[in-house]
Amino acid sequence: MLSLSRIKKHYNNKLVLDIPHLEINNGIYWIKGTNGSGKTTLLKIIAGLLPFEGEILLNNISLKSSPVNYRQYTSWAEAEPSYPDFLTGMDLLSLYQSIRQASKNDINVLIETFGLADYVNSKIKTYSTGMIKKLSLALAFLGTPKLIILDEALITLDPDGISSLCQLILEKCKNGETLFILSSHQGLDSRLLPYAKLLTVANQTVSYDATS
Ligand SMILES: Nc1ncnc2c1ncn2[C@@H]1O[C@H](COP(=O)(O)OP(=O)(O)OP(=O)(O)O)[C@@H](O)[C@H]1O
Repeated sequence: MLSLSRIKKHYNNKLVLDIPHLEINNGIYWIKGTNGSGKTTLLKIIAGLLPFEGEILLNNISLKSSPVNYRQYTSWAEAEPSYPDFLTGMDLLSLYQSIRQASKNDINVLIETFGLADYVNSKIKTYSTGMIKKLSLALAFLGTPKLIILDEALITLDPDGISSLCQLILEKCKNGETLFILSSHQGLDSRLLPYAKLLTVANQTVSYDATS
């Protein structure tokens, strides 16, 4: 469960988010809102990447007082990821494997799932945009994250990539141990839609439509 209390975020004295209280259980959430409404700011705050006022708890672990523990269980995949281009995909997967205490087999499964085998040992400078996106998704799923945040999850993915991602999200959701927050201006894939609940960002706050 993710719990947000008394969240405020200012940029240069301008209030962009003011969320008195929000609690969401594990499952799939689709975050929607107009351009500039604050979606990315909120996702980055929840991922522990931006300072904020208030308190955030993931399964009772506080982002403020136990940031390392909180981040151990939180994955963030950027809309347009970029990595040092002199590294290989495998360098990053191995690094995440040790931080996340994952197994070599976990890496192999994700390489297979996202079809990374042909290029995972090449330098990232040789990757296309979609290849980098697939690597970023594999990194987000590595280990046992309890919260997976995917900003513009589907952009630049080919149909096979989208299919693999949807399958993985649905599998993880079946065991009820993961909370997904996805943003997508292009709409959500029809395979995820029946399971997704809506989080709407508007007027500096977030509302959860329990009936969606
Ligand atoms: N680094 C920053 N400095 C100052 N203002 C910012 C900064 N980042 C975002 N903002 C402002 O905060 C507000 C929310 O921006 P944010 O990027 O979170 O919106 P968004 O809903 O993700 O937008 P989009 O759908 O266009 O990606 C906007 O008014 C934006 O101008």
